[in-house]
Amino acid sequence: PTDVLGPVALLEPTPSSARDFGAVVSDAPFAVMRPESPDDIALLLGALSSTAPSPRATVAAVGAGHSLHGQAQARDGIVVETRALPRDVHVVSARAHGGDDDATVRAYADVGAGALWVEVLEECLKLGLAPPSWTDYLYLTVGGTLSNGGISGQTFKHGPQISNVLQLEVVTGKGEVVTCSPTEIPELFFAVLGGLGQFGIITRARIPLQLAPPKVRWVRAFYDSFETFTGDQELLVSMPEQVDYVEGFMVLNEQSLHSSSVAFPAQLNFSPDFGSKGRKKVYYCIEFAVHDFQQDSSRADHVVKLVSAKLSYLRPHVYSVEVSYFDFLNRVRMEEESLRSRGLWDVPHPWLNVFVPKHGITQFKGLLMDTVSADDFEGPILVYPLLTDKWDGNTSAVVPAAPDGVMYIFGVLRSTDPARCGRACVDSIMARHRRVADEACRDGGGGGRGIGAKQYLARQPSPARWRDHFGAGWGRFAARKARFDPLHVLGPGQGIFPRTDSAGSM
Ligand SMILES: Cc1cc2nc3c(=O)[nH]c(=O)nc-3n(C[C@H](O)[C@H](O)[C@H](O)COP(=O)(O)OP(=O)(O)OC[C@H]3O[C@@H](n4cnc5c(N)ncnc54)[C@H](O)[C@@H]3O)c2cc1C
Repeated sequence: PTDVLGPVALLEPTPSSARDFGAVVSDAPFAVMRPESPDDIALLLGALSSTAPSPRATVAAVGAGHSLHGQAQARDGIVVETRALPRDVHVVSARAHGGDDDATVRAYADVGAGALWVEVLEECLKLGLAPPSWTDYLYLTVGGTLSNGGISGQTFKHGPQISNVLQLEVVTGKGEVVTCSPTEIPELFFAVLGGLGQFGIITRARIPLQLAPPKVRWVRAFYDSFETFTGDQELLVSMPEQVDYVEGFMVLNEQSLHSSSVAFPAQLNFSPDFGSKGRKKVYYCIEFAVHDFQQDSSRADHVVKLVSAKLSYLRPHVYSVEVSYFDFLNRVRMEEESLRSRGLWDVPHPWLNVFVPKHGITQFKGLLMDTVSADDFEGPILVYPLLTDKWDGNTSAVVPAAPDGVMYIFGVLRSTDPARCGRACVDSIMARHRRVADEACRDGGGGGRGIGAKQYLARQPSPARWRDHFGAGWGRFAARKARFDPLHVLGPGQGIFPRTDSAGSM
């Protein structure tokens, strides 16, 4: 390959080049690039997109490799490891420079796209600052989550991570290094956010920062009614002045109660009756958190008491702990360590993530529970509300139409133990997920019974299905592709646009 691509330095692939967290797809590239700068990537993409006869290779950026269905892989193509780019985090804060109290609006961090969010957090905390919007797990790259959305319990308040970006540096599919923002080449800026790696490789991002609380009051409350659980979640997201984080999950069995408690340092006196075969009972847990700036020692406590009093949980089952902000944001790391110790981290993960408009959540839960056996389910099923007006419609991310502005994320985050669930078992779980997603994503308009949900983080099975996924947004997505990556060099692992020889032909 180096002969054809001249000075572009390519390396032999390693087994990890064809692996991701999902561990269900394994497409080997023919070469790997570890770029030292955006210019290296520009050289590669420029060569592959030149009008002169160019090799038909495709290119996928890979960050932390935590995709689920081979989205960061490039069969017989080239994988660009963004972790090799400079990963410095440069914090600019008016407060740090001039004692201005208004640091919340003035501070930002310029970060390399291959940096992990945990690295960004560590640097920003040195100045008492932090990005407002997170993912649950921090060992993901900035470029990787910005190519999808980036959601967690702060999303109801601050929007997804893609709503919290001031500027990007991107190498387009044509090999141009471009700085873009909402006002500077906005078409590229918005295309790339939630853009599934289709338009360019993000090399740097400017992320706004806010004051970081030293501590967080973290609360869990239990329910046995889905309607009461979701009703209370919606109450919580209607109180952004008091509440800083809202999530929730289903409690299917003893194991899920235990594993979800690994990072939550409270003694739970909750021993629910999960029922017997045929009469299974499911419980639910709300998580919410209040930032504690520790200026007034009782404020956070007071807010937690006030808010909890409005909730209809199974009394007395509310538990509250105080942890450092870092430990709170990094809580999934403890779950990772626990799963690793049980040999359940590097295993296949047939996950299903779906955004469901509020009117369809009961129907969706029914569809889901038909495919889940509460006895042996391993992993969390997250359920929490998000507000669609916090998502910028200019980005490439796809969310459902939700007439009342509320949608839920259902995240079925399953680990399969190879000793009990081999390849055929994993395939059958994925087939069941496909059926649930197909049913849920059927158009909800025109009086039909469809819910009109949208999948998150999924690889659709064909280009035609991608068109269905984008719906009315497909024309814009395809036009952006034609502008920024006309030969379809980028992002082959998503399976949206087959590689072309010349612009316009497919
Ligand atoms: C344990 C775990 C927990 C998770 N928790 C959350 C969560 O709470 N919230 C949430 O929203 N998501 C969550 N995710 C999903 C996660 O956000 C995505 O899988 C994300 O893509 C992972 O980032 P990554 O760095 O591993 O990206 P990769 O898997 O390496 O890449 C993802 C996609 O983005 C493209 N890409 C990567 N880097 C760049 C770049 N610099 N420029 C352009 N394209 C790029 C790739 O080609 C690929 O298509 C979780 C995943 C795991 C495994």
